Amino acid sequence: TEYHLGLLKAKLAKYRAQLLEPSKSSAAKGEGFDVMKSGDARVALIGFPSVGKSTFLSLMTSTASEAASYEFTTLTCIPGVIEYKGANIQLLDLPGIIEGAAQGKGRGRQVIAVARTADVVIMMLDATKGEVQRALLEKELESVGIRLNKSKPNIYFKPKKGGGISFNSTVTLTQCSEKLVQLILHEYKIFNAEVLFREDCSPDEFIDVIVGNRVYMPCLYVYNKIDQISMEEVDRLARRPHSVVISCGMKLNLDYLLEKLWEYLALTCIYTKKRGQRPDFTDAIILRKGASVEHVCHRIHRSLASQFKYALVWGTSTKYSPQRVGLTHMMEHEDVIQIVKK
Ligand SMILES: Nc1nc2c(ncn2[C@@H]2O[C@H](COP(=O)(O)OP(=O)(O)OP(=O)(O)O)[C@@H](O)[C@H]2O)c(=O)[nH]1
Ligand SMILES: [K+]
Ligand SMILES: [Mg+2]
Repeated sequence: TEYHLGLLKAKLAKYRAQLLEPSKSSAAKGEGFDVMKSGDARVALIGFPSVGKSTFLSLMTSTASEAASYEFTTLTCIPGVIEYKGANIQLLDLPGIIEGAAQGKGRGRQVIAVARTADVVIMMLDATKGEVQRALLEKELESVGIRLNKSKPNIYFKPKKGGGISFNSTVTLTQCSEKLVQLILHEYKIFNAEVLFREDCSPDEFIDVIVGNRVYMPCLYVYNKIDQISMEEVDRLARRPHSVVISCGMKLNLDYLLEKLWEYLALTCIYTKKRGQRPDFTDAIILRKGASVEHVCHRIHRSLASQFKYALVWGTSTKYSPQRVGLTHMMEHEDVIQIVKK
């Protein structure tokens, strides 16, 4: 049965991809909401109609987005900016989405296209409504290849010109076997490839690796309108994983939500230092995870990278402090850098 299930899933994933094909071309025609990326990070507000997305945007940013008790008040993408710890976080208010969004119901497709471009998704939920909303939205995002709060499966996969399928694993596998992996690959008409499982992955995760173009995104489930539910219910929701409870109406727990959002964004703050001076801890350079010295240079000045000789770095990214590094050195959160020009 494991084999049948695995195969069935491979087939399903393939048909689903085909189903979604025409949507790609319509998106290419410019159907999406064109909002410029700006600031240090982007957060998309996804949720059913009237859960309080626009109320939230108006509260957290200096942008006003119309809020009302009727559904589909918001019809387009409205950007605002949250200033927090020296970072400018772009917050996007979006139209509500409903079941069938991925198939193009309402503005679902456009909303999901924007969600794919975000660094973090805030899934806003109405605390007075049941859990079913959350499951439905998760399904919609899953069906278009967005993976919430999951990391990329640790599988090495490389299609080859010949030589058949070579399969290896560095851990004991409880969900996949060589035979199942082969069956799934054949389903995708792949007969030559190198596969190395470095993690005990499921058939679904393996399919994700074959298909590619999946987006692995942190997601915060934000339960709004807690002013309308019992204490016991608030307590229960707040303890769910990746969840925060708030009330926009009564301005409850918004500070905590910001703290959590900051944690989920996992931005890298770099402090600069001039020779013979103390680091400037008041003005951080904020970068996404995985930034190099070169990224830091570009942030300071357009031409700095071309004049770069070496840099001295203090912090967790180096073995000793300070350490002399080149442009490709990867920076870590709260490192201090001094750049020496030619
Ligand atoms: N009781 C209560 N009502 C709230 C709260 N936050 C928002 N609302 C109300 O919920 C209704 C919908 O709010 P909106 O901000 O328009 O919701 P939305 O998610 O942007 O809705 P669409 O744009 O239609 O998708 C409004 O009547 C708000 O006043 C809250 O914390 N508590
Ligand atoms: K509304
Ligand atoms: Mg709205």
